[in-house]
Amino acid sequence: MSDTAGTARGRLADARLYLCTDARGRQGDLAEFLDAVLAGGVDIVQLRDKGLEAAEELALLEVFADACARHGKLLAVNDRADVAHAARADVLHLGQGDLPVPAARAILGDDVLIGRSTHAEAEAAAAAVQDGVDYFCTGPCWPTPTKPGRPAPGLDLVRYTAGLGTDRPWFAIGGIDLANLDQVLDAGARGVVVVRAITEADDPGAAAADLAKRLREAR
Ligand SMILES: Cc1ncc(COP(=O)(O)OP(=O)(O)O)c(N)n1
Ligand SMILES: Cc1ncsc1CCOP(=O)(O)O
Ligand SMILES: [Mg+2]
Repeated sequence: MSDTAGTARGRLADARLYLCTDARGRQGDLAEFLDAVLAGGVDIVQLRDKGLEAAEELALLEVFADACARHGKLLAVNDRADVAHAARADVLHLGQGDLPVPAARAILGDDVLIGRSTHAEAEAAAAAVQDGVDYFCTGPCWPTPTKPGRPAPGLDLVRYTAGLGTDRPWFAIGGIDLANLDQVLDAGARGVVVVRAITEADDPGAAAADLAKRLREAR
């Protein structure tokens, strides 16, 4: 057994399905949604709701943290190291324009996992070796209304990243759903980040289960 088995880093190494979701406003019960998708097979869930005030985000993160604890899954915070610290999150995700990784590490210490967005070959190659980075994401694979204005490097960047042969966990992101998942896997990804494929599904729990099953079969 590896010395990270059962730890947050061990669970990250095993993670295949990463969900970013907003707070779902009035679309039903948030805890019920989280229970369904985590039971379905989501390994990491991030609250990504850019309009929230910090206090509101922290309050919502209590609902996320309770759900993650019930299911033994990882809780991720987007953008803000202070909020990740206050929420006792497992993971902080940083984009290229967010807080630099060393600054986030100075706030969070070594135990919180830090992820990084990459959109180009040089960024992916750097994230694969940069100190303090635990995982990174590459994309968008396809243009997506969830990240308007972000050009899509497409599956070429997934193929490039797979070719790096890094041991560091990485995920493909952007426009991924069950219908195109095989293309992403064929390009070399083993893990994916999704938003709409789960949040906009009629049955989010079933959508998570279908994606998770396909990802586990592809191992
Ligand atoms: C897991 C994960 N991957 C990528 C992103 C995008 O981060 P970023 O580029 O900083 O864009 P915003 O999400 O902050 O708009 C993410 N949040 N999570
Ligand atoms: C946050 C983010 N960063 C790159 S693509 C993306 C959004 C992905 O959303 P969807 O899965 O709905 O296309
Ligand atoms: Mg960001």
